[in-house]
Amino acid sequence: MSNHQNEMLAKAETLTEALPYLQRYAGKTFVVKYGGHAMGDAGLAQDFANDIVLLKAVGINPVVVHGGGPQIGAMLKTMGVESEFIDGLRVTDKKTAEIAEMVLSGAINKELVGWITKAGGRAMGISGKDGNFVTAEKLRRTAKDPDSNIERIVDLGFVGEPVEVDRRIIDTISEAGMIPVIAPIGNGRDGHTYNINADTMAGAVAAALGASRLFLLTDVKGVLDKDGELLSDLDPHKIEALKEDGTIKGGMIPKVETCVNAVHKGVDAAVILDGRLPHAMLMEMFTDSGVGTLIHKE
Ligand SMILES: Nc1ncnc2c1ncn2[C@@H]1O[C@H](COP(=O)(O)OP(=O)(O)O)[C@@H](O)[C@H]1O
Ligand SMILES: CC(=O)N[C@@H](CCC(=O)OP(=O)(O)O)C(=O)O
Repeated sequence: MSNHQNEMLAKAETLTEALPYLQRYAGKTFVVKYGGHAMGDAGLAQDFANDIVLLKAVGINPVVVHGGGPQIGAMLKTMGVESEFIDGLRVTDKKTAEIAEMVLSGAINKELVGWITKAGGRAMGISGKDGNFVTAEKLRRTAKDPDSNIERIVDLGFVGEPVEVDRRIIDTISEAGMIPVIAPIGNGRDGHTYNINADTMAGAVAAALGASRLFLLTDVKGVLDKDGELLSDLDPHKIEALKEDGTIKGGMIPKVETCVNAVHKGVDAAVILDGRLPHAMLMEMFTDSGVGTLIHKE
């Protein structure tokens, strides 16, 4: 048998094993956030798109929300615009918001739509602006001043938080047999464009849809402890302690906050997992212990 035939056979065996597990979720909604770091490898990105199309084919409603932080960073650098993060969120002035929208809604959104098309699916790429799908408000955030330890308001500029999600547009796309692919940009009531962290956007969409699963695909195995070991099971209480002692920091902060909010708002389970792992979502669904960090209520 040729290498290609062997590869096809291995794929068919994986799928045959996965099918009975997947079919149990027919009719359910899975919101999948695909992070900018996990997107680096074109082969893995195509595998990701193939898995999304497989979920749709077995009757699950996959809804994709994508990031693109590293890609926005690269574009800002080319254009000579400085960028800074506070607690995993990009401080966003007007120029940065314009560039973020161009990269997310333009380049990355359509690239993902292309991968899904190549995998045999039909995808509809939108941002929160389309059809007034997501209304955002300026995010109010406080952070501890490291010198005085006093909580202060931090101005992140045009960083938004979703305050209203109109699910009708997603339902319409899904019911038409298409896969919604969402860029994390929203319209403000004040008429401004808001840059929304992609994890936050995915959590808000999952809550509005009453999703059965929220998967956050990133570039680490999941939430790691101080020794770099995977924490496979966490609840809001344990997460607070890990944030407090500095184990969870940077880009992991919006992820865990999103998962905690989502499970409190009725999403059955939220999982942070490694998007670099081939078939990460499928592995999570058909192995008993899962492959990432599962976050559930206390
Ligand atoms: N306790 C932790 N466990 C795992 N990753 C962590 C932890 N604390 C901080 N991180 C950082 O969070 C990053 C993931 O967030 P981010 O870079 O925003 O990813 P993405 O682009 O997928 O959203 C990891 O690469 C890691 O550097
Ligand atoms: C406010 C904020 O931080 N917005 C993010 C949006 C993209 C994103 O979240 O991408 P990843 O998931 O790849 O990190 C940003 O500007 O980078």
